[in-house]
Amino acid sequence: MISQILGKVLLKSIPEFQNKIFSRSYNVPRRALMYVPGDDPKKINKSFTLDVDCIALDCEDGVAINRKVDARSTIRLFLEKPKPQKTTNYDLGVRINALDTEYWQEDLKSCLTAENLPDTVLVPKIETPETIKMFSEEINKLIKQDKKINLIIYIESAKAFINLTEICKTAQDLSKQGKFTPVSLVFGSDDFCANIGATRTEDSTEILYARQKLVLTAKAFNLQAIDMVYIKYKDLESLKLQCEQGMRMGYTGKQVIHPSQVPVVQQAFLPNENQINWAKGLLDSFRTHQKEGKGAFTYKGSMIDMPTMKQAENIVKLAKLKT
Ligand SMILES: CC(C)(COP(=O)(O)OP(=O)(O)OC[C@H]1O[C@@H](n2cnc3c(N)ncnc32)[C@H](O)[C@@H]1OP(=O)(O)O)[C@@H](O)C(=O)NCCC(=O)NCCSC(=O)C[C@](C)(O)C(=O)O
Ligand SMILES: [Mg+2]
Repeated sequence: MISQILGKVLLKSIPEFQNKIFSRSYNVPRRALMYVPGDDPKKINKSFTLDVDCIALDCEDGVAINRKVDARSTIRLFLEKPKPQKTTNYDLGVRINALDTEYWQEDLKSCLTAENLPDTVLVPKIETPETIKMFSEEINKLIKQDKKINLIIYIESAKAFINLTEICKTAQDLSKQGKFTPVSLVFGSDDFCANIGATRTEDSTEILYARQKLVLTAKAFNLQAIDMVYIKYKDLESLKLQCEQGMRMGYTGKQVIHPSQVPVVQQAFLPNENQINWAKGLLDSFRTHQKEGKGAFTYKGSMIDMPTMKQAENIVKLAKLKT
């Protein structure tokens, strides 16, 4: 009897779980986050023709030092025009230069005072909570409209990993009253390797701890986790394997540098038919067993309880992006 009552209570709380797991940030898919050098109008125009979840017009490392001003002004010209419409919705962002450079304030001012705000600002090389405070103060001064933009935080150094929890907590706290909403953490693996002096290998074991720590922390703060760049952009087979590895670890998307990588990544970050059928079957079975007051049960030979149910919910939610 008691177990039946408990079962009903748990069943009622399923939507609550859904809300917790799929916060607003999860509703905007960021499977592929594609960099487009901000000083190259041809590539920017090309990006608007691609079916890509997320475009990052770059002022940072994809742009030569002597082209920083060109990148800023080219991006500004694009933001003066309405956001180009595509058949599917997409996120248009600007990656500014890091906050320890002479460029970042002008980058931010230039894109946030344009006729149309970008959806997202991507901030590289965040290392401390103080950097988030600096960003927050600046953005609150610049955005006059009653609007918030998304913030994507880059974690790319040993110091950043040591401070990761405090960085996320500060971003979350300051966003409550501020003009931004933190939505994702990005693993900047190339800068990270340079920072710690790691030598790259094909299976990336040398950065496994950091790669896992980023997912773990992102999920603790209900943020998306965006995996490392695969720089051998002509090798699509290895890219696919690295995507699948990242997805199994809990990453929700991956950074991309070339158009040919986009479909591979976006496909890889969707569940396949077998996974969807498994998840739907499990959720049906879960509901039936809850009504009967059984918290744990067997499905396709495995013990299922609430955590596995939540994983199945993740899969079904992602599958809805398949159109
Ligand atoms: C590798 C490159 C030079 C080869 O560029 P290409 O023009 O030689 O290549 P292609 O194969 O000839 O290009 C085919 C077509 O695609 C276009 N195209 C090609 N790439 C892009 C692009 N990104 N966006 C939009 N369009 C693109 C290109 O313009 C051409 O268009 P067309 O057929 O109409 O003539 C080029 O792909 C590129 O510039 N990619 C972006 C590089 C970049 O932004 N790097 C920095 C990001 S990674 C990073 O920062 C690290 C991180 C996170 O911080 C950390 O781990 O620490
Ligand atoms: Mg970087």
